[in-house]
Amino acid sequence: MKDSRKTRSAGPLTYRGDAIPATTTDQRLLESRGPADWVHTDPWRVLRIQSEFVEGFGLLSEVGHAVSVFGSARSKPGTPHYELSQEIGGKLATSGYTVITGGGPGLMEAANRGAQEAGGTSIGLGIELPFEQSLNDHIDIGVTFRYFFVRKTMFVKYSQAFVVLPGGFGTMDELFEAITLVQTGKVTRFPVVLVGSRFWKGLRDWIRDSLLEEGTISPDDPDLMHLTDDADEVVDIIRKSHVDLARREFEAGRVADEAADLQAAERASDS
Ligand SMILES: CC(C)=CCNc1ncnc2c1ncn2[C@@H]1O[C@H](COP(=O)(O)O)[C@@H](O)[C@H]1O
Repeated sequence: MKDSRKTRSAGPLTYRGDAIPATTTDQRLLESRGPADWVHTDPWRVLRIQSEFVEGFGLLSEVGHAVSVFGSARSKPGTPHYELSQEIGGKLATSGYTVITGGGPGLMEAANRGAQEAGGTSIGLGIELPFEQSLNDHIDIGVTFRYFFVRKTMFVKYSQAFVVLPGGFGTMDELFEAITLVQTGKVTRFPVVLVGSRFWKGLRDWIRDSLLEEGTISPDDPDLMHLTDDADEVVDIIRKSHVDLARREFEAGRVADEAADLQAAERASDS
């Protein structure tokens, strides 16, 4: 027999008769104001972290081939490293790569500027810092993260390569994060290119003379990093590795997208 009591649907739920709540879900959401200390608890932070991933993946997943460029936040326009970073940004852009940086000043700004001036796509993944700072003026698409580790995932997930110019602790952090991921096989697809042989010489020597000598890294590990002073060579190294990767994927039978990828990479390499 048909139930003649009053009925209320609330999403997938159905209430009848005395079970119908006094208020609707919307009413309770919009009208309730309780203690607010839960916004400073870890479960709430987890949701915020999740939303940063959603925002980042949503923004970057359709970007196409991209290269992340890292380097000092403190280098000034007109200095040799600034100009080199700008040139690299420009050459990457004309080779079809989107340029991603940390969105800040210095060598990040230089790479974004080079990419933008060359008509490419320039992306800045900024980070909330304790002092006032906005994204640099040469960014087409920008997002500012609260959490360093979420932002780092974006650099790795959406880049074809890492280019690392001279910098301080932030740059070293990014370099060693990338190298560790490559060394441990967590990422297999990208080269790490150090730019500035005078700057990096001490670190390269120390890696060979101390780490290798002490046996804390494997004999092949120093070769995980390429070293150059030349913007064209940066692009060449990245293209070659891109072609190699596409070929490996193709040979492994992952055909559909990779076939197009291989053709695109080979075209870029020939141009
Ligand atoms: C003037 C000043 C210190 C601004 C700091 N503003 C920043 N904005 C965005 N990313 C940053 C900033 N500082 C450090 N980073 C991150 O760390 C690297 C540079 O740090 P550093 O200057 O090498 O150690 C960059 O590649 C970037 O991803």
